Amino acid sequence: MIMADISPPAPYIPHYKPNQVLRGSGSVVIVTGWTVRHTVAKALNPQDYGAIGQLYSPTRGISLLLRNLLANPQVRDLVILSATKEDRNAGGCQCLLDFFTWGFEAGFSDTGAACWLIRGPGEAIGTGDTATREPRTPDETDRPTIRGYIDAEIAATALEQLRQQVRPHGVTTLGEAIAAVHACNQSPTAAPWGSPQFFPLTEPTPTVFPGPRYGHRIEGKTIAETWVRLIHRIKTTGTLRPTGYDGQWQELIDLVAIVTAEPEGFYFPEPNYLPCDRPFIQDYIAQILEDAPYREGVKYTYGQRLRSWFGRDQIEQVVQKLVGEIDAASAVMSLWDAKDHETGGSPCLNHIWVRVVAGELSLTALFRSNDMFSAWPANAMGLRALQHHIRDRIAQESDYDLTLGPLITISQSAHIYDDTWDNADRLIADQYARLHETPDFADPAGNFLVEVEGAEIQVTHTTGGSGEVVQRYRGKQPLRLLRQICQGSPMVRPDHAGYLGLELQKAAICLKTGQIYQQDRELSQ
Ligand SMILES: O=c1ccn([C@H]2C[C@H](O)[C@@H](COP(=O)(O)O)O2)c(=O)[nH]1
Repeated sequence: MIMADISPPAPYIPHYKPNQVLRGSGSVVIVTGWTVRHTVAKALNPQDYGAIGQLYSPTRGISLLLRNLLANPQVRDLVILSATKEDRNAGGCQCLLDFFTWGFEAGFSDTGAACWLIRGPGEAIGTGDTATREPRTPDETDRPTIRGYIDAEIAATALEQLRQQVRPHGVTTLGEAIAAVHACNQSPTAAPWGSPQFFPLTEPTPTVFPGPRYGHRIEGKTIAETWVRLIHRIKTTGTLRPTGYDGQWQELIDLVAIVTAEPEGFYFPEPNYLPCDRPFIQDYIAQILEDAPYREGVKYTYGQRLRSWFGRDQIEQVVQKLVGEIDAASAVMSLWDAKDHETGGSPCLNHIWVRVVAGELSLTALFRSNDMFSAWPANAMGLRALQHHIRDRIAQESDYDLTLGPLITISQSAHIYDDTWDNADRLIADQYARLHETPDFADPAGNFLVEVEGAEIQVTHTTGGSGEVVQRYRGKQPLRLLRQICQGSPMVRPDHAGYLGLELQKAAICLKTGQIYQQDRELSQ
């Protein structure tokens, strides 16, 4: 005869995030998603459950929950309540169910750390040691996989045991959750399915922030200022990759740098934190502007490529092109020779465009590969000298007295080599915060005038200079208005968008309380 074990279950001990869990004396664990855990607790007696906790998202909490379940093998039933719109948006509870249904596989987190990825219905099933329990249903296969992450330190065999030993009960209403808990408690208490298991918990400190890999835009007044911003962007968000030279670099792809106001004669900071000085730049400019005879085995110079390599002086061609047709969109110089693939050591600077708009001459240069720490400042100064030269030559050859517009570089592989990472970090520590000491209120995306008009908030979008009205937004809900503004002007600066959020919230409070709203004024207490 089989005797039901009538001794009470071992108490549930939440080793991880204990303050986030309501504890009872039973053995069923309830995951309430976005439903407040106390609401569920109120509908039960403490002996009905071992623990009740919330799960907001599939990213952090699942791993901690699985660790707690492995440390509490007396738990056999997991009631998972996904009752709200927030649960459906965030997908945490669905992802937890997916862990039991579809399993997991080795993968990587956003920052490249090894981890277990929870499988979803959209992926291959039945392979390896994480074969799924149930066949896919046709409507499930249409659902995109919710990405869930489990710490790599947790052994796959332990996760597999959990999948086999713990029964998930997915429910969508509070009533169903209560009924499921009572049904679980009808079965006699079973013995723990194993011994408590613990795995090391390392809190990773990723050095790379999330951010797009392709197509960043950085703007600064001088080459020095732009360089500090470039180094900060690559160092914080660049992808770590092996280089072709036995090391690593941090890289962004298609990094656009716009220097708006480099002075004639160049700005060198005092003390000079750039990796080049005036004498070096004097020599370097000659390598860009002047021809050099071709010698077997000697590396190309940019001047040689521009002045003679293709049997013509491309700089002079561009000058003549613009003198004849100032609006030309074909003032192009090319440094890349199709033969370069065969020889190696090919030029990093490949292409230069010059463009005249509204009496302003801009120059855009494209690099296939750019060492942003050691080489970019000199590259930029050399190109600025070329831009000056072309402007001056056009002035000599015609009546056009053009102003010097921005210098733009586009670096396809914009990288910082590992041997300069320490210097890059020091540069950021010393110089980056300084750039932000005096706030710059001039957002090229324009100004936004916030007012309370009748029973609504009105936001008027104007141009930055003469203040022409370009758009109006009206409404009562600050978040909705902010979203409309960001949708309409996605280039609005992040600090400006944050400021607008604060102002809109203040305006909304004034609408409710009857206080008078005035932009940039504190609310009276
Ligand atoms: O004007 C130059 C010349 C070279 N480099 C850098 C880019 C690469 O880090 C390296 C050239 O390596 P290869 O791509 O040629 O292997 O030098 C520049 O940044 N600017």
